[in-house]
Amino acid sequence: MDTSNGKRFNLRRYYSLVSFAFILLIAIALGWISHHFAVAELLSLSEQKNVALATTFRNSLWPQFDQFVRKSYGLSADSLKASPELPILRNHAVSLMRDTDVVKIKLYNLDGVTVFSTDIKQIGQQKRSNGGFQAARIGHVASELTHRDTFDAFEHVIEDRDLASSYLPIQDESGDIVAVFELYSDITRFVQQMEEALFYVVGTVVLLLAALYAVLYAVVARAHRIILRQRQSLEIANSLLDTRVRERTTALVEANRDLSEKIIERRRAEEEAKLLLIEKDAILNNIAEGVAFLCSRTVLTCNQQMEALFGFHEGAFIGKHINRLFGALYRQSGLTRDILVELKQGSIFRRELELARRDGTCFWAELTVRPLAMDMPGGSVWVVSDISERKKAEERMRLAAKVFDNTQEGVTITDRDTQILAVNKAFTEVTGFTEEEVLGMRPSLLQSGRQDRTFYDEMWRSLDQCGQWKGEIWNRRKSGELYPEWLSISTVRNDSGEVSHYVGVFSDITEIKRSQEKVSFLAYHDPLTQLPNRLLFHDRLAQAIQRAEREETMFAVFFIDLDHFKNINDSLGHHVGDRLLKTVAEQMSAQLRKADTIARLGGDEFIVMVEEIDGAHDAALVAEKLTAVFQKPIALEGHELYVTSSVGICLYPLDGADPNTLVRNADAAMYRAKNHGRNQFHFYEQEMTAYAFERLELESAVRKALANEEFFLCYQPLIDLGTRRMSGAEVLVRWNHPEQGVLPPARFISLAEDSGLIVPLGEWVLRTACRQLRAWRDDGFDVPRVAVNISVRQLERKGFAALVAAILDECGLPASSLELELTESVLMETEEAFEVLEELDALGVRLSVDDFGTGYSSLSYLKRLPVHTLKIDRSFIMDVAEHGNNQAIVRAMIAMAKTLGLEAVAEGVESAGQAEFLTGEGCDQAQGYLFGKPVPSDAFRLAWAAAEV
Ligand SMILES: Nc1nc2c(ncn2[C@@H]2O[C@H](COP(=O)(O)O[C@H]3[C@@H](O)[C@H](n4cnc5c(=O)[nH]c(N)nc54)O[C@@H]3COP(=O)(O)O)[C@@H](O)[C@H]2O)c(=O)[nH]1
Repeated sequence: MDTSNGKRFNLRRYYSLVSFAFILLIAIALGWISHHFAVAELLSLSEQKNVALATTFRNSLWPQFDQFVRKSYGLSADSLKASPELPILRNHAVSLMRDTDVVKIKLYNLDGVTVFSTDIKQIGQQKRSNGGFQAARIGHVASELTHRDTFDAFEHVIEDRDLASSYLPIQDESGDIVAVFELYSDITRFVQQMEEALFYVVGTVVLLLAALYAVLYAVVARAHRIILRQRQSLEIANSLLDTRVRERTTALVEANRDLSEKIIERRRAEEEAKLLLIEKDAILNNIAEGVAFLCSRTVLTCNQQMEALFGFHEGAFIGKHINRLFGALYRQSGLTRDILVELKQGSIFRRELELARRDGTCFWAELTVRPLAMDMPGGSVWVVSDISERKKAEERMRLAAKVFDNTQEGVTITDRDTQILAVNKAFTEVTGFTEEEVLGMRPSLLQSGRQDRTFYDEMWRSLDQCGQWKGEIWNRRKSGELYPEWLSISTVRNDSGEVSHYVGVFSDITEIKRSQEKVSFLAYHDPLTQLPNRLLFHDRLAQAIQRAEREETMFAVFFIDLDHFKNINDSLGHHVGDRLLKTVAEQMSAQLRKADTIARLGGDEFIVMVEEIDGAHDAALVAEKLTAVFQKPIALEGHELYVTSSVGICLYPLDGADPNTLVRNADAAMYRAKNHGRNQFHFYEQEMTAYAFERLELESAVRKALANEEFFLCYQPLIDLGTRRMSGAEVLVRWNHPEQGVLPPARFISLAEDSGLIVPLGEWVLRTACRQLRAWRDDGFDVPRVAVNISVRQLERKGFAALVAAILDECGLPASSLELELTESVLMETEEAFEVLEELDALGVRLSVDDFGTGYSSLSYLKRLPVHTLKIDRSFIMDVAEHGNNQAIVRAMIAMAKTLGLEAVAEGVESAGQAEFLTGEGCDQAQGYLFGKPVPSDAFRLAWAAAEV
């Protein structure tokens, strides 16, 4: 018998286990129940018996004990034990107990004191809390069974026998309880009898159950055997059935297979026949070529491709004459004849030719005509292949080959093992190797040795991973010469993705490299002198700082500016200026060590860095060497040029710790050298920076002042020395500084010029002066003209003449009302200014040369300028009255002005003597404190309006 989990069910074992467990349980239960009821019964019987005994003993003993108990109250245990009545009472009690089961008698007074006990030790013991005593005290009878070896709850001792004890109340005549009587009987024998009886009962039951178990076991064992037999028969029957079913199934499958094979065989035969037909059609219709079978020039059959090739629909050729098929073909002269000749000879005709489609378009085809003499006399197979694509590919190949041969880049084709398969002409031109010399070799024959292993490893890694590599590489020509090339290598893979070839395309970049070097040289060098430029100088300066910091050394920076270089440019032309710069650069370089750096910053500015000097003294020696270059005249293009230079020196680390500071401070020192009269060198001092900052602050203040209208104009009269009348007014700007009060132009004009602020300031002066003149004139105060100082910066501005014209127009003034004063140096500085002066002259504006005598203007130069007035500088006028040295100079200046047709104006006339001398010498006009100081417009008007102008 199988269970659901496959294990065989054993009925016998199952029964024996289960029934044994049940019988055991029943036996235990029966034992417990019988024992329980037996004990209860025993207790009840013992109690009844003991109570009866106790009652008898109490009734017999009480009359003797009555007085004894009543007296017991308040007595101690010892007093009680020592009581004289006690032995008598005890004898009486013991005599009563004799031949009975009573083993002890006790008597308690109502306080719970054991007044009497046959066991003398217990007399005097306190039993008030005893349960039996308490029950009897209130009139109940209480009993207890104490088994052997158990604890006596009443007596609180472990008994060595089975005892029954009972407490009985003792009442007096009136029924009041006066004492408690207790009696103990030995029930050991009785208990033994009970237990024996119980043992027999339980034993009998167990035996009966065992017998029952055995009988049932026999029945179950028999049933088990029957089941086993039946199961075996069933299994045999099952196995027989299975074998039969298997045999039948096998026979069926085989029969089926035979049938299927026959069916498949038949179908295959049919399919094959069909397939042969389809295959034939498929082959014919799916090959790229057009195929036609002809007999006696008639198409028996042809594939779709043949018709499609010529642009006909399916079936269009069948049964048609060859003319229909190859109408175009027949147009080829002599072709038909050629085909027939070949066919007659039993040969195959094959030719590539251009055929025409139905719509007239042409395509390239290969025509093959094969006779079928054996199988079909007069028959032939015509095969037409469209080879247009192949022709195009051939054309492309031809072109590629042409490109390959004619391309400017060298091309190397190698196999997968990097053996050279082909190179082009450019390869030979660049490397010097012919194709024959390199075929089968490896490109490594060009290796220069300049690239290391890592370079080539990286190249191969890129080729393997990305399929290409590009980069610059140095190779060696056949001549041994090294050259740089830009190489691009590509991996060529076949259809299976395996590398089949490598193609390297390269160009010789020697020339590009040279140009790059040139460009990079130009980026860091001055093209004129070939000296390092500012960028490179700053770079070297930064490196020098690092070195000096590391080695704790000192170095010097020299800022060199040529004095009046502009004059040479303007007067002798830029080409002379350039040559001078080159010569000076070479001569200065010659004075320096190789380790020193000389750079041109631009214009006529040079900068030199001399490392590892011991201090200012060393630097001064170098500066002397540099300035010594300029001591001798420089001969250029027939001129002997005397050039001087101003040199500013600063020292690292004393005067600056970074390139910008060092250059700036050397520049500041150079300016100091210039301000001190040029042609000298000057060391940097701390105050120069302070001065530079001051100038910066001032510059921003000037900017604000312009916006806040803090500037105002003063006017100083110009006097006609002949008539002593006011002939005009020079306009002089002042700055009403909010904190420092009124500031003279010397404090801010040069700064405004440097910063470019002079342009808006100058325009404001010009416009305000013209407006003032307009206002005066409108007011009846006819000032002949105003003379306005103009800075070179204004003149350089495009459209200055137009601006002047616009302002004059705006104010409605004729141009002759305005005189523009330009310093001699301004006029000398700008060649461009010349054109502007011409424009101003054309406008009709008067021009005067201010501070005449302080510059270097030559007579010839002045003659070219469209000026009208020469203003002799104040420094010459100062001592003319005292017959000083300047008398002759002033006389000559006045004479020169006359010669040039110009008016002469003397500046700074402070005394009548000066005025007299000037008048005597024919000077036209004068200006100075003698006639009037510069004053604001109102004061000027007040002073001169009343005078006869
Ligand atoms: N581009 C501009 N430059 C201007 C402008 N305003 C003035 N300036 C230039 O500032 C120079 C100084 O001018 P200033 O301090 O006003 O001095 C002038 C006179 O006050 C002074 N002067 C005149 N007479 C005497 C004299 O008898 N004694 C004496 N010690 N000084 C005298 O000379 C200055 C005028 O000289 P000049 O211009 O050469 O005629 C000034 O020279 C201008 O260059 C301006 O708006 N734009």
